[in-house]
Amino acid sequence: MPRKVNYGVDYDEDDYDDGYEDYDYDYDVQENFEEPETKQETTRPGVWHCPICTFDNEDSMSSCDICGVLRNPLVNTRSGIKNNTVDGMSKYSGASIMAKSLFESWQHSTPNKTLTLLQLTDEFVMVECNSSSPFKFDAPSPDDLVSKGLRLSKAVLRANNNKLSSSDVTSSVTEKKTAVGLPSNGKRFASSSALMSEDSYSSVGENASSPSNKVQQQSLSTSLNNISLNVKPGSSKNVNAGRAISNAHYKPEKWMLPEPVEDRLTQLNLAIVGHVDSGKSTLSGRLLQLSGRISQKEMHKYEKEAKLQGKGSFAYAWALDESAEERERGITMTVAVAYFDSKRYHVVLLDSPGHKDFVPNMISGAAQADAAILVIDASVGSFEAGMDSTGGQTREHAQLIRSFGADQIIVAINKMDVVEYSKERFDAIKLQVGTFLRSCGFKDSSVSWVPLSAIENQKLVVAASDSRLLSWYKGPSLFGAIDSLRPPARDYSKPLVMPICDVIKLPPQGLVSACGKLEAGALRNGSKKLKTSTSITRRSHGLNRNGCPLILYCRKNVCFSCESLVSNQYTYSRILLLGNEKLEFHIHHAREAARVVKILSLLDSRTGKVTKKAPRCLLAKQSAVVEVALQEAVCVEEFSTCKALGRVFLRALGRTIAVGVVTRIIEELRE
Ligand SMILES: Nc1nc2c(ncn2[C@@H]2O[C@H](COP(=O)(O)OP(=O)(O)OP(=O)(O)O)[C@@H](O)[C@H]2O)c(=O)[nH]1
Repeated sequence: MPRKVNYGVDYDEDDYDDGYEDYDYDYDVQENFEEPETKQETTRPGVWHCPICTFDNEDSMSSCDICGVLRNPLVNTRSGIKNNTVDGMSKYSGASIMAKSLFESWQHSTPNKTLTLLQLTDEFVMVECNSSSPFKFDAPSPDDLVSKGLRLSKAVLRANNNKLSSSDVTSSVTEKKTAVGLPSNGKRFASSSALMSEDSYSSVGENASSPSNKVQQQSLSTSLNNISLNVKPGSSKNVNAGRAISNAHYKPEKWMLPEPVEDRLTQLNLAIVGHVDSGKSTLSGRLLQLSGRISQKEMHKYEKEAKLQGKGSFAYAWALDESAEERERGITMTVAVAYFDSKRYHVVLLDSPGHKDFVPNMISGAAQADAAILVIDASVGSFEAGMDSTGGQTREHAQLIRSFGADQIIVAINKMDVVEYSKERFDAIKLQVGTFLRSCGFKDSSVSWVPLSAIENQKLVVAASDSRLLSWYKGPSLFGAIDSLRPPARDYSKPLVMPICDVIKLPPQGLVSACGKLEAGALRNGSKKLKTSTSITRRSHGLNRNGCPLILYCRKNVCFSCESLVSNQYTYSRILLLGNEKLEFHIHHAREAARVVKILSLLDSRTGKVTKKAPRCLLAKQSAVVEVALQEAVCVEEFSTCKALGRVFLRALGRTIAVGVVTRIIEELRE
């Protein structure tokens, strides 16, 4: 049965043999940027002079009439935040509930002092007040303040660098609401964790010679802008090398290396994404039914219950949408997880919410995906709404999925029954979506197209029975397309990395259960001292199936129990807050309030070369290297070191405004 949680599968080891290629990343970090010229706001009686566009504004104006730059909000950062009413933004701007809760606490908390450098690839306006306005810088330029902070924190870091060891890092466990469903008997917290093996952690600090220097340059060609940049991992070694995961010194133990087993199915995490009401849950329910995971009896029950509530058409969706609220509203709100077997795969189905309010939840599912089914509603008007550049989740979901590293996608053009199984409609949708997917970085060869109807069971498992579809579509069914996906790669040679998406407290036993996807390494019963961004777990328990102990390998979804979650290790804390735009920073399952504090350089979208240093603003579809400061610590790695912990998104006002990768962690100060 499907579960409203992001964990649960405990398949045995599988043989992943494919060189699942990720982004091609080729990035050259630009060092030693010239500090931008300081521009100060000047005032005359009755007017203030905009430092950015030089327009003379009336004294009563709080922002520049021409370029929109805010007047002096950063003179006192804390009060600036207050004056700009974080609450107000949340209330009136359409920011997500999560953003509201993040920002509500902001004004009371001490700013952190770590700066993070991101190379962002952006389909949307980078930071915007409306869809056409450029990034609004504060006046006077925040660059000065950032530089001051950077210099200051660099000095502090240099002073501390020698005397602090990584084990000095401490912080308290943070309780946080997570996006995915809460089991009735459990309590969840600390969704922003990543779990790493002790081996990997204890190597932190021993590699001052920066093994990352030896790491080959990696390539990443982003889906969003075909940008290609040269990366020199560890270029920030003065602040970073001591913290990087030492893969060079890591040697996996024998049990960590699985023996290939021929007849085992490979696990495939498959996210079902797409615009609201496109039929994702219905399709998922159908797949479960057709693969025998839902019995006739159960299906009959769903049909009866749905009919009783006047929602007969949602019967299949009810197999996934289990909560009363979801059923009442007829929408998915959290990621539902279900399993079925195809010929080649143990499929872990991640049915994502399509409503724009629940994109953060969708991101949690997308972070675990190896591949995705993008469900598109073929009916007139609905398809167009999904492709709308301002609020279409077809676009946003496709982009997010690609940015999380899934490079294979099946486009299921659903509800073909509504358009009379029209070939013309299918072709028109394929043309438009195909162009968009290409711009996201999906290769044509990694995209497959299936016209289908979930309701009428056309082209899901077997050949279509409706002659209107049969007459022109001879391609594979949805099951066939799933089996054509390349198996995901796994990497046992690296230390254990597992971003934790869910933690459930089991107070009577004094245990907690941690759930997530193993991104690298392996885990078994009794693995000791696993450390996370917010905790140490003492010893893992409960890895078994039917009473048999299990070893779990990377790319598995896993849930295990451990004795305790106590004080913190492995965190980047203290961040300097400067910018004034409030953003949500998403990384694996973590979300954190953030600000862009500096735009370091604009990049040519095709070549990745720096076209301008320290630009004043970013417009839609531009690519740039920016510095981002976070409100609270999250677990993060440079993309070149650990892809799973190095992919990030920025969201604001309920929209994804930028996607990118962490190229450098500028500063890490310890409390
Ligand atoms: N005609 C027709 N209707 C369909 C088809 N698939 C789904 N629907 C209907 O579309 C509506 C929405 O279906 P859901 O499965 O809840 O859509 P969803 O994408 O999961 O919705 P969210 O998760 O809230 O975004 C329901 O009324 C379904 O019966 C189809 O193939 N044909």
